[in-house]
Amino acid sequence: MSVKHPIVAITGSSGAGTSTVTKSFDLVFRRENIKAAIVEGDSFHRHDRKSMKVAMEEARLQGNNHFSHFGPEANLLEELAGLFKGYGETGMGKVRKYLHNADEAAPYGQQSGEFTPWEDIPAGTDLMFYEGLHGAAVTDTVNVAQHADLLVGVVPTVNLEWIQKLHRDKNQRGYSTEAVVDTILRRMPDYINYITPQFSRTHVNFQRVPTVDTSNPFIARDIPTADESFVVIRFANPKGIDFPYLLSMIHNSFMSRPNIIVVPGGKMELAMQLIFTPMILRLMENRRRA
Ligand SMILES: Nc1ncnc2c1ncn2[C@@H]1O[C@H](COP(=O)(O)OP(=O)(O)OP(=O)(O)O)[C@@H](O)[C@H]1O
Ligand SMILES: O=C(CO)[C@H](O)[C@H](O)COP(=O)(O)O
Repeated sequence: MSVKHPIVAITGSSGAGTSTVTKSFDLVFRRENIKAAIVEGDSFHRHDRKSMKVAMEEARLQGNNHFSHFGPEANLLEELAGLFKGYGETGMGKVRKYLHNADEAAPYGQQSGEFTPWEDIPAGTDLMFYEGLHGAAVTDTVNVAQHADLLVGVVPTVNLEWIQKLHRDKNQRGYSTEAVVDTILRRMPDYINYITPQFSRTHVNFQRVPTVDTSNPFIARDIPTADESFVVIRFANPKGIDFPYLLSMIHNSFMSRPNIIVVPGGKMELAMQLIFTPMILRLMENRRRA
């Protein structure tokens, strides 16, 4: 936690929609003239794609078929916690990118599946913005979550998450359905042990719930659209949240619990703007006063 150099972390599984949610924050940052240091969670994988294959094979030979990108062994969680801590103290740190496909790799003259070199965060950023798998991670030895000032979980119902992952991995990353299903199966223990517990540490969770049949996600032809879904928004601490204002501004929204507002899927973007703009402005106001 840092008043002078605050950290916002968006956490979700692969395909949950964290990149999509990031666009909402971009809008807030642009409108409010806030300079954010962006951290892509996948850049804290321990291995590039080639060496991950080798590490998975080594694990398999030792009887572990569940070595995965969701677990602590395959990620630099200590370094991630170190970046959060260091940025909170100094506003500095080093970041890189994981290049998922040829389009992302081309501008760097690199291959898909490689990391770009580590680079300094530019001087003079107002906050750090993390988007990825482990923003609220806590293990026996590492605590990333403790350093974040605002933690947001993005968690569709699991069938929808798998549909989103299947579509994104097939259409943007060139994988087959079978390869994606294998990955989902391999990651399951790490998903339960390291991904889902994070959503009890987040300040706000966004859970997209479809209103169409997603009972067999592996044959779904399309991702349910925004209008074919609701979004359940849960606040860990509802004190200070102006629910009457949100209910009046977001048409057809309703409260399902004292700390939960449900909005039509098409209003998710509006809901994010209304909820996060005052929160980000408060972080900036505290920073100015520090
Ligand atoms: N609210 C939404 N409505 C409709 N489609 C969505 C929504 N959120 C995400 N999607 C779709 O789901 C897919 C996965 O979303 P996205 O790329 O944002 O996931 P991600 O969590 O960033 O994944 P990763 O961390 O693995 O990169 C994309 O095709 C995206 O268009
Ligand atoms: O999105 C992911 C995790 O968030 C990817 O699964 C991970 O980054 C590995 O990518 P690839 O299998 O394309 O090398």
